[in-house]
Amino acid sequence: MTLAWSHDFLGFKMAALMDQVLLEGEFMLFPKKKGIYKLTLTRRGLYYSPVSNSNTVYEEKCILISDIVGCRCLEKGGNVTLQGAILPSSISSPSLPTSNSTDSNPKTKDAKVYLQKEPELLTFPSNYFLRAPDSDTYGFVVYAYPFKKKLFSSKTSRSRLVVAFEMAHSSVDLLEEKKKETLKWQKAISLLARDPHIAKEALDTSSSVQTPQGKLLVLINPHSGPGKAYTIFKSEIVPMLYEANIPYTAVITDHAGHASELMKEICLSDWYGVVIVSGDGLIFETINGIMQRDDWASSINVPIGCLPGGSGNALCCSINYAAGEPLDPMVLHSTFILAKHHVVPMDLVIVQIPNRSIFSFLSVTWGIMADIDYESERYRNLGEARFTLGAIKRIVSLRTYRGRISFLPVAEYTPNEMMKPKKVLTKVRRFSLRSRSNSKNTLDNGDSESSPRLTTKRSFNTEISENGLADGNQPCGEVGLVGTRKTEDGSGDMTPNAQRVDSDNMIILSETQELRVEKETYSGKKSDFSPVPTPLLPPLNQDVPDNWVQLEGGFVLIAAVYQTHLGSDMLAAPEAHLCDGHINLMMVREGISRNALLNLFLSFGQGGHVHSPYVESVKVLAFRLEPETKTGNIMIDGERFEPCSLQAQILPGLARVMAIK
Ligand SMILES: Nc1ncnc2c1ncn2[C@@H]1O[C@H](COP(=O)(O)OP(=O)(O)OP(=O)(O)O)[C@@H](O)[C@H]1O
Repeated sequence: MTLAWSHDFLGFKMAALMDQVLLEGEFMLFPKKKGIYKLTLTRRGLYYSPVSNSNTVYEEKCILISDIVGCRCLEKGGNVTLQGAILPSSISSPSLPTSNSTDSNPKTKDAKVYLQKEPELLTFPSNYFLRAPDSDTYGFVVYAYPFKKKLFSSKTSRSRLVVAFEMAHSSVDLLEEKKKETLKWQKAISLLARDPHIAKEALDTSSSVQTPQGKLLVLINPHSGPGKAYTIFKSEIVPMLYEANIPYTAVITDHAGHASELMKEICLSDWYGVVIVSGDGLIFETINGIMQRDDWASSINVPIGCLPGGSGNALCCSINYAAGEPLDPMVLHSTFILAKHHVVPMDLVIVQIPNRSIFSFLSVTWGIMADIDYESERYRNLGEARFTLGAIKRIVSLRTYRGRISFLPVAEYTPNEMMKPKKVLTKVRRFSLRSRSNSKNTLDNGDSESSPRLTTKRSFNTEISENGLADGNQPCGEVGLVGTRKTEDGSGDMTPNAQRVDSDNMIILSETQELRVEKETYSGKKSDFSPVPTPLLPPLNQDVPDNWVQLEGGFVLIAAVYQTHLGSDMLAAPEAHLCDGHINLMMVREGISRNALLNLFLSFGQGGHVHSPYVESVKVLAFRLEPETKTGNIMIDGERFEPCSLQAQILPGLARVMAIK
C-alpha cells in the first residue's frame, strides 16, 4: 500500500517536473510570418499555438523534446557549406606528424595533423536548414525527427521535421535583447534535447550552445559493405550532425588496419568520441587498436559511436534495438541516437588464442554461422543479402564439426529442452527403430564420428541419446547426446554407458547434475599500463576449473554472442543488453536436418530460434572452445581466424558506446 502510494507520488512528481514551464514567449512561424504564436517550453515538449483575438480555438501543436536532435539560431545566408571528410589522396601518411608541426609531443602532433588537413566541402541548399534573408531576423530553427507511419505498412519510422520561429516584432525591441532572447531559447532547447532532466538553472545563461566535450573523430571505411559509406556520410549523417551542433573531423581510412594504427597513435583525449561509419570490422579494429595502448584503461573510456556503412552492422542494430529505435532506415535512426549524445557502458570479451589476446564486442562463432559469415564475404556488394545467399549455400552442403566446448555458467546449468524426457520421447518414439549404421548414413553430410557427450569436470556423466527425424523431414541421425538408444527390437541399450529407457521410450537421466556455480564476476578494475585482468581464465594449456561444464562431440554451430543482433535480420540473443555482464552461448549439435536448420535460420530474424529444441542457450561468464576439426573458420566479430583452441571471458562494461539506454 505504502509502496503503491510512494510510486504514485513519484509518478506525480515526475509528471509535474516534465510539465514545468521553462520558457514562454511570442514568435512568428518562419518563413510564413503569419500571425503570432505563443510558445511554451517544458521538459516534455515545445508547444505552440496561434494567439487569436477572435474566439477561434486553435489546436496546440507540440514538438516532443525526445524527438528533437538540435536547435540552431536563424542564420543569415544562402547555401550552407559543411565539412565532408579528409580524403585518403590528400594525406600521404596521416599517422605521421607533418614536418612543419612544432609540437614536441608526437601524440598531440598526430591529432593536429588531422585538423590541419582540408576536408572536402559539401554544399546544402539554403531551404534545407532554413536560413534568414537578413541579419536582422532573429529566431531559431528546431530540427526534430518524430515518428510517422510508413506508407503501405503498419510500421513507423522517424522522419525529418524542421520548424523555425522568428521573434515577433513587438515582443522585444532592442536588437541586443532580441539576440539574447533567441539564444536563450536555442540553448534551452538544445540542452533539453540531450538531457530533458537537466537542471533549470543550467538553461539560464545566454551564451550559444557549444558541444562542451569537444569534437568527434569520424572514421569512414570507403570499402565497407556495398562501398557507400562516404556517400551515406555526406548525404545523411553530415546534415544531422550540423542540426545537432556536433563538431567533427572526418577521415576516410586509407587501408585495412588504418583505424587500428590511428587508435594506437593519436591523443585520444583530444576527441570527445570516435565514430565509425563502416561495418563491424572497423569497430573491431578501433577497439583492438585502443586496447593495444599502454594507457588502454583510460583510453577505452573514449565513447565509440557507430553508424551503419557495412553489410552486417551488428553493433548498430544492437544499439538501435536497445534504444527502442527501428532498424529501418538504419542510417537515420543510428544518426538520431548519435545526435542525442548519450554514452552507455558496453561489455567487451577478451578472447585468448595461442600467443594473442583479442578484444571482442560482438561474437565468437564456429561452425555454420562462421562459415556463412566468412564465405559470403565475396558477395559483399549485395549488402546484407550476402548472408542469405551464404546461408542457403551452407545449408545445402551442411557440415558438422567435432570439438569440445567448456564454459562457466552464470547460474546452475541444466541441459536444454532437447534433453528433457518429453522432447526426447517424441523423437525416440518415432525414430528409434533405426540401427546405428542406418542413422549414420542419414547424417546431413556430417563428417563427425559420433555425437556429443556432456560432462562436468567433476562427476556428471549423464549421457542420453536420441535419433530421429527433425520436423518430419529426412532422417537426421543422432541428435544431441549419445550413449543410449533403443535397439531395433526396442529392447535394450546400445552403449555401455547407458541411460535407462522406460517402457514408454522415455529417457531417464541416471544422475542429475549438481553443478554449483560460483558467481565470480570480473571486477572491471582498470589500471593504466597493466595487462587486462582475466581472473576466470586458466592458462590455455591447462585444464579448466572444476566448476566449468564440458560438452564434446559433433556440432553444427557454436556461437558466443553478447549483443542482441548479428545483423538486422538476426536477433541472435534477444535478451542480451549492451552491458549485462555475460555471454550468451548457443550450441546446435550435429544431427539436425537441413530443413530444421533452415527453419532455425528463418526464425533468427525475430529471435524465435531461442525456443527451438535444437538450440541450447546458456548464459556464461567464460568459455573455452577446442576444435578437433581443423578445417573451417572461427569468426570473432566477423574477422576470420584459423580454427584453434581459444578461451574467452566477459569484461563487464569495459567500453563505452554512444547509445541510449
Ligand atoms: N581503405 C580501406 N581499404 C581497404 N580495406 C579497408 C579500408 N578501410 C578499412 N578496411 C577494412 O575493411 C574491412 C571490412 O570493413 P567492415 O567490416 O567495416 O565492413 P563490412 O565487412 O562490409 O561490414 P560488416 O562487418 O558489418 O559486415 C575491415 O576489416 C577494415 O580493416
